[in-house]
Amino acid sequence: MEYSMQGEVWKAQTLKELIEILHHLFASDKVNVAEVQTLMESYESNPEEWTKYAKFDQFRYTRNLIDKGNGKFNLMILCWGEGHGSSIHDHTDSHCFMKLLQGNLKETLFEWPGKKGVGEMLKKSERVLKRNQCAYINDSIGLHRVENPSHTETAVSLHLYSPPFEICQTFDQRTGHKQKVKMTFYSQFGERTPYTSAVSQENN
Ligand SMILES: N[C@@H](CS(=O)O)C(=O)O
Ligand SMILES: [Fe+2]
Repeated sequence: MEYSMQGEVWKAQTLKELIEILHHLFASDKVNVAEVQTLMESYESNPEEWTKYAKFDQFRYTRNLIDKGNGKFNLMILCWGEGHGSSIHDHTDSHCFMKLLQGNLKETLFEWPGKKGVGEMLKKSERVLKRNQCAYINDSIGLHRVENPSHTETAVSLHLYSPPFEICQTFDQRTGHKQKVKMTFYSQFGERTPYTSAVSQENN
């Protein structure tokens, strides 16, 4: 291994190294959330390493796959234009790590709606994530909406989902009604997904 631990924690010097260490950590069946989060925070964003994956769309945020994690996780770069945001959504029983590579993102947490799912959804908290910070969420923590609050700057984030999933539920803030949505990739490994298969349905 070219990479190594510093004291008790992993430090990733490059995106390539980050991906190698992630493969190593996810090869075991148990995910240590704090360890992955610390590792992802340890990578200091270097645009030269990820620009080739960062493809923006004029109207909504894009999902750009960069690694399939040997079937254990999906690693992707999300590109948020000015004011772009997601709907309120869940994460399909997966772990979700979200690290800022550029700009800021506002994350708003919501409670799951009651069984009937009627009425305005309950907002739990909100925070603004800055470059190099890494947030974590799963369905037991709640639901979230993610937005680029800036009207002058774009934002780029690195997301890891384990196990990988392609369908999630989105929620109407006013009514709590939910809907299943299939998520797609705008690009994979730096190549734009062909238009024929890209019925774009990112959850925004
Ligand atoms: N979970 C969302 C992005 S975010 O709003 O956390 C997605 O994978 O598209
Ligand atoms: Fe999310």
